[in-house]
Amino acid sequence: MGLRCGIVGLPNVGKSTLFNAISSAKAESANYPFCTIEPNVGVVTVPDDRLQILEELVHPERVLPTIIEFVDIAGLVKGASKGEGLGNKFLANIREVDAIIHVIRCFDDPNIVHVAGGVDPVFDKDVIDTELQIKDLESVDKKIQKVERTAKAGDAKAKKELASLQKFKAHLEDGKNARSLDVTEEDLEAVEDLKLLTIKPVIYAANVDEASINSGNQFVDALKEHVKDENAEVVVISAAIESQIAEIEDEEEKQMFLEEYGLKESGLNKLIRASYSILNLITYFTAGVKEVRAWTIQKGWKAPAAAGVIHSDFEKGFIRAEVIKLKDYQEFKSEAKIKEAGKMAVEGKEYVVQDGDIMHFRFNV
Ligand SMILES: Nc1ncnc2c1ncn2[C@@H]1O[C@H](COP(=O)(O)OP(=O)(O)OP(=O)(O)O)[C@@H](O)[C@H]1O
Ligand SMILES: [Mg+2]
Repeated sequence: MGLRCGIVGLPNVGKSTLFNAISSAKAESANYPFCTIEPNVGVVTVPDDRLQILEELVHPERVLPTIIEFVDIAGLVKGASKGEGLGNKFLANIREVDAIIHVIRCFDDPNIVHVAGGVDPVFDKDVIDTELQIKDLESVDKKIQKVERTAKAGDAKAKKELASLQKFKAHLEDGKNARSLDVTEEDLEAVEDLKLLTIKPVIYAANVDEASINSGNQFVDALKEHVKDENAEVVVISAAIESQIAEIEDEEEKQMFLEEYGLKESGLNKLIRASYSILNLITYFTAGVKEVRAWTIQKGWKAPAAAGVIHSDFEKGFIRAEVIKLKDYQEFKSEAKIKEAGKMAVEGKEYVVQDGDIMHFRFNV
C-alpha cells in the first residue's frame, strides 16, 4: 500500500550513502507494523506536525504516521538495458516503484572516482535516461508488434491503440522521456500495462558537498538549466550531511545541527515533500481514542476511494463520511463540541477529500 520511491543513478554518486542515512532514520518508526522488507528497502515515516496537534487533542493509545519506502537500486551503468552490469534485474526493480529519485553527483572530490572521468551532471543524467528510454522502447515495440496484427485486421480499437503506441515510440526514439510526451487518456491507457520506466515521475537529487548545501554550485546550476523544461523537481541534498543527521537521535540536537548548516529541515524531509508533490498526494486523518492515524491518498479522490485505503469493505459498503476540519478541532477541542457548533459536515459519495480532513466513515457490509 505504501508509497515506493526508487533511488537510481550512476555508480559512486552517493546513492548508498543517502539510502543508508534514510534507513537508519527508520528507528523513529519502531512501533509501525511493518511487513517483511528486503535489505535494499528502507522505510521512513512521513513527518506531519498535524499528527502531534491531534495527539494532544485526542490522547490516543497510539499515533501512526504514513510511511514511504525507499529502494536502493544499484547497478545502473551505460549498457544496463543490454544486460550490462546487473542491468535487467535492476531495471525490473525500477518498474515496481511509484516515483524515481535520480541521484546526480554534484560534488567534486578527486579522491572519489567518477565512472566517466569528470563531474558532469548533465552527461550523467543523460546516460541514465538513455538506458531507461532504450528499455521503454523495447516494451513499446513489443506491444506494437502484437497490436499491429489486430489493427491490420480492421479492429478500430486496436488502430487507436497502435496510433498511441507509435506516438510514444517516436518520442522515445527522439531521446525523450515518456513523461514529457503530450498525452490523452487513450494514450495513457495504451501503455498502462507496460509500466514504462521513463513515464514515472522523477525527482533529481543533486548531491552536493557540505559547503554547497546552501549556496549551491556550478554543477547544480548546470543541472537545473538542463531540466528546466521537464517540470521536474530538483532537490539539493548532501548525502554526507544526511548520514550525519541520521546518527543524531535526539530531536533537539538534530535541530541544532541543522541550524548550524543554516538548514530548516533535513534532505530526507525535502525528498519526502517532493515525492508527495510530484505524485499529487495528500493526507487525511482518522482520530479516535485507540488510534490517531494519517492516510495517504491522491488529490481529487472521492470519499469512498479514500475510505478504501483503510479497508476495501469501507469502500464497498460506503454510506457517508463525517468530516471535521483540523482548525475546528483546534478551536472546539472535542467531537461533541464540534457537533454542537454544527462544524461536523456529513458528506456523501461525491465528496472530494481535502488535505488535512479528519474523516469518520460510516459503512455497511
Ligand atoms: N555529498 C557528498 N559529498 C562528499 N562525498 C560524498 C557525498 N555523497 C557521497 N559521497 C562519497 O562518495 C562515495 C560514493 O558514495 P556511495 O557509495 O554512496 O555511491 P553509490 O552511488 O551507492 O555507488 P554504487 O553505485 O557503486 O553503489 C563515498 O565515498 C561517499 O562517502
Ligand atoms: Mg551503492
